[in-house]
Amino acid sequence: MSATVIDGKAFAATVRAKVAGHVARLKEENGITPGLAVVLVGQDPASQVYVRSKGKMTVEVGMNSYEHKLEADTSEAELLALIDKLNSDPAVHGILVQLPLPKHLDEDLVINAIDPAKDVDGFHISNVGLLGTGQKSMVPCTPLGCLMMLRDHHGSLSGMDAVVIGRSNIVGKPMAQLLLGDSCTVTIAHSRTKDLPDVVRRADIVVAAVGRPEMVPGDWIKPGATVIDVGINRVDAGDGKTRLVGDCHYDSCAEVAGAITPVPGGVGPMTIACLLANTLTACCRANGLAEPEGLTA
Ligand SMILES: Nc1nc2c(c(=O)[nH]1)N[C@@H](CN(C=O)c1ccc(C(=O)N[C@@H](CCC(=O)O)C(=O)O)cc1)CN2
Repeated sequence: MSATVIDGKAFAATVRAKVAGHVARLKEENGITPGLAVVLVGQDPASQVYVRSKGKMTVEVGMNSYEHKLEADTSEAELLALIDKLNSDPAVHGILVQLPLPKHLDEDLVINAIDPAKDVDGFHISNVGLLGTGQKSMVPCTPLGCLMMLRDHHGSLSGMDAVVIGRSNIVGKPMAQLLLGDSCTVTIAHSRTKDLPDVVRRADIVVAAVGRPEMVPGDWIKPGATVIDVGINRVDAGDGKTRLVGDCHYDSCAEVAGAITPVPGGVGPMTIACLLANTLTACCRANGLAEPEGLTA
């Protein structure tokens, strides 16, 4: 195995430590404590774990955490009323609605009801438009985490060929925008892309975000390329247990790549670290204060 392992768990810890330092200064110098409200609808087990983790880490960096757990049969009107309340609460600088929502709720409608300035997920249509036009926005946490790791590993990304596999609104599209913003030549590949292996083989940077276990084998990877694996797929481990794998076949990709993120312990932990970074950024903007350096795109 030759690739350098990009340790997302360790990197996320450094991001959270930076956030905690800024939060301490905000409290000390300005008497302000950033606040993050997380809304969970229903009892999806994975979502419950993520929300618990978000609340714990929010408190650990010194912010106020407000958790709203609603029943699975909560109506759209009830959820929108809560968002309205959080939008006008000055103690709340960031609002996140955990996804996926139960089927009877319209995700787009709910997300677009969040005040864009408090949309720490960066999913609101205004933030999508701002990012797409290169303006200051809230940036989706997972792609922001990927960008931070890539910048840390490479310094400048300018002129590099990047292939993003997956075109979701949450990861694929914003990731492509961010790479373009850092002057990469970007291809977005997806299920209908012709000659996908050849397209991927051209890339200096491969970001895999398709949600298909181990879809990308090592012989698709250009020697020395950087592989960022966004996939988190639970598969049968054969002994009645399960294990997590990414969208890339780790062992074969690590043989040829120059650097690779593992699953678990790669992109995943950066998602929550960047959520905290975004909450800090939203708080600074709301109070007309300078934004923390190195924690935004
Ligand atoms: N409103 C949002 N909903 C969801 C988002 C999001 O960014 N905003 N992303 C995912 C879930 N997610 C955070 O919400 C998330 C997923 C994974 C991890 C993580 O650290 N994963 C670990 C492995 C965890 C495990 O053992 O299962 C890892 O990769 O090392 C953090 C956050 C969907 N919903």
